[in-house]
Amino acid sequence: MKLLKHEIKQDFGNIRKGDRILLVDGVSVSFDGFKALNNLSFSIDYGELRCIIGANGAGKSTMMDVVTGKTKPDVGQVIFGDAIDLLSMDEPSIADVGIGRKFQKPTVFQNNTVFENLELAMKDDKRFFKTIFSKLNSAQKDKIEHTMNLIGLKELYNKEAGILSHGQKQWLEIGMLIMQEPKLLLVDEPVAGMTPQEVENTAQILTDLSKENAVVVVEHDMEFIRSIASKVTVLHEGSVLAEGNMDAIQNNEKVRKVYLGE
Ligand SMILES: Nc1ncnc2c1ncn2[C@@H]1O[C@H](COP(=O)(O)OP(=O)(O)OP(=O)(O)O)[C@@H](O)[C@H]1O
Repeated sequence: MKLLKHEIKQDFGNIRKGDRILLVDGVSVSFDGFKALNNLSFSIDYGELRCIIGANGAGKSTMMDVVTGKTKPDVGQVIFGDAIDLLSMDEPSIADVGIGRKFQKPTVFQNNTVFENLELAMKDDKRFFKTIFSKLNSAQKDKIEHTMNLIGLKELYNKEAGILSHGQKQWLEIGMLIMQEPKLLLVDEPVAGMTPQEVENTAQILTDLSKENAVVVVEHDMEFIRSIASKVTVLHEGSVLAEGNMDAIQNNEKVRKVYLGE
């Protein structure tokens, strides 16, 4: 049964930190007989910042493709919130119920200001061709302001996105996702190409963001993952190899065997 939009909204009305927001259960994906995901199961809680790591080809991108509706698995289930069956929905509907994905390469509007980029990204905002700025109500302005604070770009609100640094563009794009009011954000390699200071700021932004959402970060940068200090899931050959905090992961025998050949 397809849920109506308002029913889906109600579903999240009472969600609290620690409630499960995503369940991936027994998911397998094959490409020409090769299993990119192999009976993959894990769950994410609301208010959590989860890091997903794994060697090249471990299945990280395929997992995100499944959650966002780009790839349909052979078997398994993917449930959002209590009961939203993501496998029965297409990509736009999945984005609409509250799952945002940030790809590696930032795609901000270069000739628009930071503020305008956030405004253009606002959920249900169809005013692209109307005068920007003049007709925002105070709730909308507050929302943009809140987002600019979160991503640390408030002082640059009237600067064109084209002049921002690589890191600032990444943050702006995260801000544009936030304007869509997601409940779950999937972020692909957010710190690739960033300066150490930008990496530090990104850890803070994602940590703050996870307090109001759930955030899943796929990343190779171990220093960054350590600095986030949250739960880590290690994927290997399409399944979960280990899960725990960074210390537990680094001392895990199976992980050491796979990564260090011990
Ligand atoms: N469309 C496809 N057709 C065939 N094989 C695919 C396809 N997409 C992914 N694969 C294979 O599935 C496996 C998992 O790929 P995936 O991109 O999910 O890994 P990953 O963990 O994201 O790797 P990376 O860190 O390199 O991005 C790889 O062996 C890949 O070659």
